[in-house]
Amino acid sequence: MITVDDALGHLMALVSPLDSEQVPLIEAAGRVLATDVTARRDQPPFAASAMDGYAMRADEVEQHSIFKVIGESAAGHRFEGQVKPGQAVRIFTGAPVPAGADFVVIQEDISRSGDLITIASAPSSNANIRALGGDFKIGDRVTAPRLLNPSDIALLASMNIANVPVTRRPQVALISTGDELVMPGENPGPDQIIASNTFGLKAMLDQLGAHCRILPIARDTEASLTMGFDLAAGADLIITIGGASVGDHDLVGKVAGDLGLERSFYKVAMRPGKPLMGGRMTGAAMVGLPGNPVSAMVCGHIFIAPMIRCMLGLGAVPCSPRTASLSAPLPANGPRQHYMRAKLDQGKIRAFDRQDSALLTVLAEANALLIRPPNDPARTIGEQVAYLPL
Ligand SMILES: Nc1nc2c(c(=O)[nH]1)N[C@H]1C(S)=C(S)[C@@H](COP(=O)(O)OP(=O)(O)OC[C@H]3O[C@@H](n4cnc5c(N)ncnc54)[C@H](O)[C@@H]3O)O[C@H]1N2
Ligand code: MOO
Repeated sequence: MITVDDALGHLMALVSPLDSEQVPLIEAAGRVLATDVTARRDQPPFAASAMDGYAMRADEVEQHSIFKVIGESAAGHRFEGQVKPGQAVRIFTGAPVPAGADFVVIQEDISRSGDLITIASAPSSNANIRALGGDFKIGDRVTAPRLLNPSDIALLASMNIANVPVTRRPQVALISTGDELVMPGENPGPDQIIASNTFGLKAMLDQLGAHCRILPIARDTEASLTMGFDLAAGADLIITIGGASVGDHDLVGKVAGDLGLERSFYKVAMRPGKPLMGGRMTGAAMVGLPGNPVSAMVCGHIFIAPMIRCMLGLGAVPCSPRTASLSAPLPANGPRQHYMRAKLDQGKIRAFDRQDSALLTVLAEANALLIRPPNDPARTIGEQVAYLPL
């Protein structure tokens, strides 16, 4: 058995950043920017009023001064003339500030009678003008790599970037194995269960930016598994679920080997997740996950998520643990690194009593994986422990 760190090292060696593609801006949220993009315009493209009011010369702004209103500047419709001494232009938020003016007095501070206005209240010192290019200028960069969030999308739109270079989505093929499995919604026989972690993994990896295909469940025969691997052709990453252990029906290692798997490792000193395997297969990375639902999901967090981030160009970085103090004691750990399902509440953490790797109810209750190093001694309330948020 190898350590978690060594297994992660082997798995990261199987993947590298993928090539890029152009997508319409409207589809770019949640994708990873592949190359820097530069603004195609200044924003704002003119000095713009930040308020509704009257534009005038700053050196004339004084309480009780009177001005003649000579026109109007609205958003989308500038005033073409020049503001001269003693003159003002009615202006609205977002409108271009007319030539000659460099101050906007808000309308609440003005009294108006026909074409004449008086500054009735002492105006603030704020000129209420947004400078040309005050947000960004032509050529300003949004740098890659970057997971594009809604704010980034708004910024790219404002820069007039209609098509965005993003890293291609990693194509993942998910093969569930086992005679006992049926799909959600089907009628399970008395000895059957629902393929659950297949869907949990798809949700996890799609959320990270991958595109997962759920292939038909492979039965516990070499022919059925072989067909599963055939259907996975074209994937960047092939993931099998189950059939990884030592039982008579655990065929993944054998069939993958017959089909040319160059195995990097098998079995990791971790709990859950011990019978994990990884390697390279017909140009794709291959990971064989244990079938126990929590084992598969925990391995998804610890190993597959960093592989996806690496393929997306976000760097080959493992999940980074945080620390919290224990709100309940822990017994001594065994020889495998234990990822305990745990609850983090107001900075304090406690592991659930039941840690069987079949318990999806406990996993769904958990918001953290409390990490116990191999042979960690018993811990008492208040001690600092490492965890990964879920
Ligand atoms: N003699 C030993 N037995 C086992 C060992 C061992 O070292 N020696 N390791 C145990 C550990 S640890 C794990 S983890 C499991 C892993 O076994 P497999 O990867 O071969 O998984 P299966 O036997 O196919 O299934 C285990 C369990 O999970 C259910 N399963 C499988 N696929 C799915 C799915 N897609 N969705 C939901 N549930 C699934 C399956 O029905 C079984 O109940 O081996 C131990 N045994
Ligand atoms: O390692 Mo198994 O994944 O403990 O249940």
